[in-house]
Amino acid sequence: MLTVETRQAIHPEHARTLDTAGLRRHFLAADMFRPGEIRLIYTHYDRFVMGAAVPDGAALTLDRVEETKTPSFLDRREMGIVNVGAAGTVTAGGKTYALARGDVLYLGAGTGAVSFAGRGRFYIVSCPAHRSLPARLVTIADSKEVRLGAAETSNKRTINQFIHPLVMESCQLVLGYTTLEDGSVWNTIPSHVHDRRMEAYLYFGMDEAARVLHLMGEPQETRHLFIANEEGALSPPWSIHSGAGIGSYTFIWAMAGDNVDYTDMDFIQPADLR
Ligand SMILES: O=C(O)C(=O)C[C@H](O)C(=O)CO
Ligand SMILES: [Zn+2]
Repeated sequence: MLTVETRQAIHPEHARTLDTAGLRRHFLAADMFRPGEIRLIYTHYDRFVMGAAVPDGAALTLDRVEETKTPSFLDRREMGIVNVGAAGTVTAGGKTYALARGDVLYLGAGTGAVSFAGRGRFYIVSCPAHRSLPARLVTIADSKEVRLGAAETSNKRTINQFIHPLVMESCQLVLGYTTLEDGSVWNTIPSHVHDRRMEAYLYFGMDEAARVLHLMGEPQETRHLFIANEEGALSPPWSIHSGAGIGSYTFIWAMAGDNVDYTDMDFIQPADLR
């Protein structure tokens, strides 16, 4: 079963007027992981799609998606898949890839139908692509590791870059995940924006009762979302995206836009946030 929800791009002046329910309706990505289903959110931020496939021991196939009006979803798109569950497989372009928890699969434009099987919980992101690039399975050993933050500022964390120019080529997709050290709670502090690229976060590896207090909004007009395990946040180009966890967590960040330069960020120091 395939479900697709469309999210319109929201102007920052509109976002300022939203109450909690309105913010959650436009920016929270919830209820993507349902057993036996593929559930996607088609956004008008760089036509970025986020979602999940949970085959639950059977098989699920992603092929035609009405929203793109192309014979197959990946005809003019690239895709990143991260397994946040137990072992599973993805079959695409005539090959079957075994994905352990934390593995990332890149699929290029023109791949055709994509099938998910096993006990994996597959997080999916996709954006338009201007040319076809080869598929690649990227494990954590292949990723580029960056260590940031410090225990004194409660933001000591490891960033693993997977779909990133230093690891492999993509058209506009950039993807990786960030893991907080025990006792550190803050991600993406100092905060930043990047008007050239949108971003989406998926928080996972959390206790069911835990929450991340995710900060969003213009730097001088911030808002928050309380986010549960396997839920995410859409971050428009004008928005910060930072969070503090009540409990440990990892989050997948993925971006699409004008460049693939991870370091292209406009930082905002804590004293300048409102
Ligand atoms: O902890 C961090 O800092 C991040 O993971 C930042 C994200 O990767 C990001 O926002 C990239 O633009
Ligand atoms: Zn960012």
